[in-house]
Amino acid sequence: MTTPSGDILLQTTGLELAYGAFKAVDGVDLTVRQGTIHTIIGPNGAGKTTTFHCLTGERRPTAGRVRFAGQDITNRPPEARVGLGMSRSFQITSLFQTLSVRENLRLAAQGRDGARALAFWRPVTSRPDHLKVADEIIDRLQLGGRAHLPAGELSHGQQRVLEVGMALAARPKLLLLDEPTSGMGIDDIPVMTRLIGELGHDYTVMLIEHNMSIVMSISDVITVMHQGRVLVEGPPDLVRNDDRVRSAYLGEAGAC
Ligand SMILES: Nc1ncnc2c1ncn2[C@@H]1O[C@H](COP(=O)(O)OP(=O)(O)OP(=O)(O)O)[C@@H](O)[C@H]1O
Repeated sequence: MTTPSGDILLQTTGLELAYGAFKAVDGVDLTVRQGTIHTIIGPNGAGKTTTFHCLTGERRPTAGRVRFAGQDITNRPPEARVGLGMSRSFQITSLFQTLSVRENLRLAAQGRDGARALAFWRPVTSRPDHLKVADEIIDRLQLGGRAHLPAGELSHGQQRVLEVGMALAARPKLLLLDEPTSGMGIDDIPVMTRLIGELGHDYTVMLIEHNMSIVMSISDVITVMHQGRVLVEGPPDLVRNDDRVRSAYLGEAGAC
C-alpha cells in the first residue's frame, strides 16, 4: 500500500449536483493524490455514484469545479476526460459476449486511439501494440487460461474482473471503479480484492465499495459521504473509529 502523499491528480471544489431543490451532491471537496487507492463509502443514497458521474462527465455539476491532471475539466464531455486519462470500469453489459476475452481487450485498447480506431479495414495484425496491451492485461487479470473463451462463457466474477481489465486497456492515469464486487460470489471476492490492491501499485484508483473488509484492507484514503456531503475523510483506522461514521451507518448491517 502506498503512502497518501505526492501530487494531486484530481480535485473537486464545492461540487454540487442538484435535482430541483434536492442536492444529491452538496458542496463536496475531494483531493485525490497520485498513486493512492481512494475509496468513497457511505450509506445508500449518500451521493457516491452521483459524485462519480460528475467526475466522469456523465452528469454536469450544478455548481463547483473539477480539476484533473492539472486542467479544469468541469465542462468537458466524457470522451475528453477519457482522452486525458480517466477511465471508468465497464459494465458486464458492455462486454462483447461472443468475442473472446483477448478480442474484448484488444478492442478496448484500440478504442483508446480514438478516431484512428475507426480504421476497421486495417487487419488486426497491423496493430500488434493493441494485442500486446491485451496480453499484458490478461496476465495481470490471471485470465491466461481463458483468453480465447468468449467473454460470455466466463463466470460472473471473471466477467467483472474483465470489466476492470477493459478500463485498464485505456492505460489510464485514474481508474474509477463503482462497486466492483457487487453481485460477486464469495469465492471471487478475494480475486477482485487482490487485483485492485495490486493495481494500486501502478495506478491511482478511485473506488466506491460497500464491502467494508475490502475497503479497510486496500484503501489509502477513505471519504465517507452522507446526505450528499463529506462526513469524514482519512486513513482506514481513523474512519473505522469515528463515531460519526458509525451513526451514519446505524441500521445498516455489517458496516465498519
Ligand atoms: N436522476 C435523479 N433524479 C432525482 N434524484 C436522483 C437522481 N439520481 C439519483 N438521485 C438521488 O440522489 C441521491 C444520491 O444517489 P446516489 O446514487 O448518488 O447515491 P449512492 O451513495 O451512490 O447510493 P447507493 O449506495 O445506494 O448506490 C439519492 O437520494 C437518489 O435517490
